[in-house]
Amino acid sequence: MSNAPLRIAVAGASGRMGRMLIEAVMAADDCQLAGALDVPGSPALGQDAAGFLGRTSGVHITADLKSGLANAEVLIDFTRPEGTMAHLAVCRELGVKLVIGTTGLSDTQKAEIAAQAKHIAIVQSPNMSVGVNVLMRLLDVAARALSEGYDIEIIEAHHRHKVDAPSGTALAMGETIAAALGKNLKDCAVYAREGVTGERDPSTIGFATIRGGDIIGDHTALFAGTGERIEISHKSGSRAGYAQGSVRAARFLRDKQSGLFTMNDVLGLR
Ligand SMILES: NC(=O)C1=CN([C@@H]2O[C@H](COP(=O)(O)OP(=O)(O)OC[C@H]3O[C@@H](n4cnc5c(N)ncnc54)[C@H](OP(=O)(O)O)[C@@H]3O)[C@@H](O)[C@H]2O)C=CC1
Ligand SMILES: O=C(O)C1=N[C@H](C(=O)O)C[C@H](O)C1
Repeated sequence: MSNAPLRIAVAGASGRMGRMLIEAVMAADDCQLAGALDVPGSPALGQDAAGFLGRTSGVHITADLKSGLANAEVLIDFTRPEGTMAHLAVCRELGVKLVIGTTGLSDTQKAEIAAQAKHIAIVQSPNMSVGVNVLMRLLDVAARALSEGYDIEIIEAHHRHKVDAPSGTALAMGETIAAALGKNLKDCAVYAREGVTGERDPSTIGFATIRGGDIIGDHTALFAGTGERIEISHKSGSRAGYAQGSVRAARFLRDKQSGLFTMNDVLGLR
């Protein structure tokens, strides 16, 4: 394998995650910032991508996807679904690999990502932190062991700026639990309750969403039985874990030509 630094571009360069990613890429000895994208009209366009760190990277933020990706081997994308889909098309055209952290993707958009992964290598995960991906394994064990007599609820809390709900991680937790129970989440999820709801249907998986302040990301799966309850939680105290996981995912893609991978593949949790 080449010793040359891995050339990474970052989409959503002035966003909360975009900045964390630029800092992580700049701090990694084996990586080089090779591009920085943002939306047309963004006040960040034309600025040095590392300017917010008081540093100079020589990479200027651009809305021109082709020139922004021309020098990149991997794009790390934490933006919005419509942005991710636009980036995906250009990555396919240029043969750039992709790490996708964006949440709120529709089934159609996920299918398109899977289709493009036949041509370029992609890691996609709603949560790039090591801890959350280990938590998914714990949920699988818990759901199998507590399949009778326990009501399952997933509670998530995020900052006031988050635009999608439930979080991608909460949905993935629900999918993991549903699969462990031999169910499809689409058939058993309850996303809201209001008014006279009737008694809880024991076959359902409930979701509760909290939005407020600067909460980075808290997730809990509650298994509520009679006389006891089990809570399996993960709380993020910083976005650094998501950025480190994303850089790890970019390194993982280095020798991959195509395929759709998850953080389980990156972390060797399969
Ligand atoms: N997988 C994971 O581990 C994690 C996933 N996320 C997900 O990452 C995404 C981004 O989160 P966060 O950084 O907090 O959000 P921000 O709103 O802070 O950043 C989003 C960035 O993307 C840009 N953007 C918005 N729309 C488009 C578009 N259509 N095309 C291209 N770029 C666009 C924004 O530009 P502008 O500000 O000018 O609109 C901004 O620079 C969310 O989906 C979030 O859920 C977040 C953390 C961890
Ligand atoms: O928007 C966020 O901030 C986060 N989004 C991801 C999600 O939707 O699961 C991951 C993390 O919880 C932070």
